[in-house]
Amino acid sequence: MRIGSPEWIALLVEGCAQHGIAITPRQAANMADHGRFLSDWNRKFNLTAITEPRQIAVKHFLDALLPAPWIPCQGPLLDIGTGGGFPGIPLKIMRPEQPVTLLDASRKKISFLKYVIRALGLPSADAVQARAEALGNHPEHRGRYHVVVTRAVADFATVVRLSLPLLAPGGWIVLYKGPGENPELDPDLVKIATGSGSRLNPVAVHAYTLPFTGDPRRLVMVQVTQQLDGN
Ligand SMILES: C[S@@+](CC[C@H](N)C(=O)[O-])C[C@H]1O[C@@H](n2cnc3c(N)ncnc32)[C@H](O)[C@@H]1O
Repeated sequence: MRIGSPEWIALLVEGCAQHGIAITPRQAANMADHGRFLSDWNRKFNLTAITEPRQIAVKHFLDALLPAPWIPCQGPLLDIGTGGGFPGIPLKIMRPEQPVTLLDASRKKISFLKYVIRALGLPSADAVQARAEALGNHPEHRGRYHVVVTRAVADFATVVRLSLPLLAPGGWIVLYKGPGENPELDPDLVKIATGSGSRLNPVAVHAYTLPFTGDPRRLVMVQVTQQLDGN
């Protein structure tokens, strides 16, 4: 199977349809382009460990897309540690109206993502090379985002700590997580990590299953209820 072939597109469309999500032919073509660019660039730069076309469709694109109905679509969204653009690029393709910023510490990944944004003509999308720790002190980014998403970057408490300075009051922290027990989700640990339990609404967890593989996944969501000191 080739990325962008009719079979590959059918995986995306059917996988999404199983979860009640409709993708237009244009959106599917954009995802095929992103997938092809990822595969091409991966030959020179190490952008992702997932290289097989079917795995790219299921473990990158469908995994990014299926939880989308739970993720707020209003206000600026920041993808911390986006790597090859997951979940940020597929979310952006589905949500042309929502401003999306892709953040990664790696220069080569951000060069790749700038290329993808330009080639796909994605409106109100940006790729920024920085560490999240540094971005939290930047006046352009501090307190700006309504949603922070992140997948496979750090443990829950670390993501909360990195996200708080970047979020506006009422904003959301959204983590894509794999299966298994999760002691990191202990509210006491979050309290210790952030220095304040009162800023955060209780953790909500949505479970979903990847089509075709049956792999279990969870989306962990926390809402920030109180403005950060000094914002
Ligand atoms: C395992 S990859 C995950 C990439 C992508 N989110 C995915 O799920 O395919 C982790 C990425 O996070 C980036 N990263 C790790 N810590 C970071 C930080 N503090 N600030 C910005 N990027 C970070 C790394 O450069 C790497 O590209």
